[in-house]
Amino acid sequence: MQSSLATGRAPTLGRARVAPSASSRSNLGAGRAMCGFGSESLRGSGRAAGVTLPRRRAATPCRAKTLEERIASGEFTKPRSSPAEDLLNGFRGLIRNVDNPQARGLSVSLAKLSRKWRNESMSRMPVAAGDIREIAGQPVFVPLYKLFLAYGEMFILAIGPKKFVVVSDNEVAKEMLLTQANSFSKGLLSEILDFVMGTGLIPANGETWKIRRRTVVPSLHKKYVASMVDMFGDCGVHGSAQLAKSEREGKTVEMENFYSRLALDIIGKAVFNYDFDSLKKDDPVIKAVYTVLREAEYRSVTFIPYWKVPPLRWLVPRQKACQEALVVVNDTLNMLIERTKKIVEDSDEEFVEEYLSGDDPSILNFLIASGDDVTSKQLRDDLMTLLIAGHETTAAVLTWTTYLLATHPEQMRKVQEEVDRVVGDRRPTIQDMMELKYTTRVINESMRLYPQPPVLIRRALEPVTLDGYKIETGTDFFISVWNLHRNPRLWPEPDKFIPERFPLDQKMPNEVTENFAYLPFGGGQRKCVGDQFALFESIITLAMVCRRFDIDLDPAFHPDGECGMTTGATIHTTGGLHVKLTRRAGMGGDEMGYDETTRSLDELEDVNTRGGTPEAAVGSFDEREIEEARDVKEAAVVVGAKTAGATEVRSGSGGAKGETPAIDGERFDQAVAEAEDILAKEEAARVEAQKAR
Ligand code: HEM
Repeated sequence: MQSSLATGRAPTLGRARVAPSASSRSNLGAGRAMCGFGSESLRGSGRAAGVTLPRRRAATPCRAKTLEERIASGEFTKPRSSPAEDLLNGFRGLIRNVDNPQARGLSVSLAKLSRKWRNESMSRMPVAAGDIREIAGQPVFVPLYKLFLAYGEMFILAIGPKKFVVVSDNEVAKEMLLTQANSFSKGLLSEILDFVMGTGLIPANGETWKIRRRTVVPSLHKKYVASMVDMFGDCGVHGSAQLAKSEREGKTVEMENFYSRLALDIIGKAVFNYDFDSLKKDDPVIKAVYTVLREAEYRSVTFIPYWKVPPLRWLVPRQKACQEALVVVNDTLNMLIERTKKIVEDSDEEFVEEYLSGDDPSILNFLIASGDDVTSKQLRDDLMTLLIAGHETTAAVLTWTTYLLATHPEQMRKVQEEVDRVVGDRRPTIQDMMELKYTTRVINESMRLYPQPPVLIRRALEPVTLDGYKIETGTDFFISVWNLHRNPRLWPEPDKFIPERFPLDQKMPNEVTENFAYLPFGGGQRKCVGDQFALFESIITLAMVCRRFDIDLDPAFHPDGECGMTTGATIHTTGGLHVKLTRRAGMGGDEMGYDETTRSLDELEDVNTRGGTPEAAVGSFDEREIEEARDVKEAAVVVGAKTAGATEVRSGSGGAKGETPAIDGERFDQAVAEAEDILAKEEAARVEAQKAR
């Protein structure tokens, strides 16, 4: 069901709703996504570079043309010139008809200057502009790929008043990440993530980043990563026991949820020695972590940052839930910081290079023991950054690798053969990592096809020249890793899953071996600090799951063998990765004899561990509450837009695409009045609820 704002009808923001059908539950927000650049089919890619079009659902009336048709019609292409050029050309126009040799000479000189400017300036860059604002609320990398095929490896994407340069050229990516890295900041990303990561490593810029990087990197030393291998094995056994139980009961397993919980348990132990135990239970801390994570993803794909308006932070249910969750998370982190300080104080271990506490080998222990003079706020920012960076990414890599193996039996067989030969029934060791070469190539290739994150964000801090273009200070960039990884100039058969493209007897692929055409962990000074940790974690987990089970997609959920994509910071599935597991003949091991306390995954409470639709994170799975929350969110968008000085609004998060007229003039005033009314009622309900407490 779409709101009036999304459909462009005269706005009625009231509460009357037709109860959604039960089947709509897993498709929250699907109607909106379908009308945008949203869900993408992974199969059936017969086009030049193998891109499939966004699927449409008959239930969603969507009159617009496909993106390809719109590109072909020239809708997005706008000739561009800078103000200086406009001035110069205007002056040339004035003197062009003056019959005087000096004027003619001047006109020729001005023409030359104009040509020179045009050749050098950003205005030479192709522009994709037009009514494509809903790109901001959809999986951005999908339309960016289509636009890249039409406009080339560097083009400007204009979304309303915002402009981004989209880079799909490996040499330019190298310039930005390596050669001229100091000229770029994280820009928009720092703004979006401020509420949760503050000045943690990912969003930090300038001096703060330098200092924190110098402090955090040494904590992930070789001895630390090696010590984590045993922990990965323990978690693998624990997780496999749950899979074994589900398999015995003949239940379908949703693997994205499974990997998300497994990765949360691992990163909690690794970063601050905290056992979330999320594969077994859901508690308020786990719920709070996921509420905050989903909010971070939601903000990165929402066009109007209405949460910047202070009262809305507490009025919109999802914002309220987020603020409350932040309190829980911060309290927990403060508690862990205090606990670790005590452990370090009581310990007589000396802080030496490659320090690793026997009692508590966590990163937090290292940071505190290093004696670094740092505020609790900075420590919390660092911990939150590592938690998010190390959790979502790895879970996504494991999810998509499992999808690829479930749909490529030949490659699955090769992985199983290798794991049987190298590891057999015992726990994987650090030495095994060198031997599990094919399994590693499978993960390398999976990260090429599904890079996490699919887009890197940067902002020019000063004028720079890239590929001959003079770039102005403040220009925002999307380095599309998705495009780089599927660029037909750089990769033969770019859309095919071919782990063998990275030969076993050669170095493992990375940004250097592939000349910045391959950036699963970024590159240059801001390269991922957890790359080796993440690779070992992924190899061990995958090996432990694949040695015990054959994996097939459940046709009830994936009738055509496909799995839709949606995105926040990483690529999520649209409805989960549902598989049937079959125990491999003769494959035993500790985990297969699970005990009575082992729970199947579907016995856990509903926590939105997956990303997906923005609406899903309102802190409830009740359809009515979600619908109401949507109303309040849309009301907040309207009031937020008005507060920000806007005089019109189109829609909250989707459905705009050309056919949605602006709500402006009197209709805007009416929408604002209605929105204020909804928010006032919401506030009254909040006060009542507080009193009742
Ligand atoms: C498969 C899993 C992972 C993937 C695909 C991944 C990917 C990336 C990428 C692409 C970047 C660069 C972002 C940019 O340049 O804008 C990055 C940065 C970062 N990653 Fe990872 N990462 C993974 C796991 C981890 C883990 C396990 C940790 C920590 C334990 C971690 C911590 C970080 C941090 C702190 C940064 C920021 C570095 C800086 O800006 O100095 N990552 N990651």
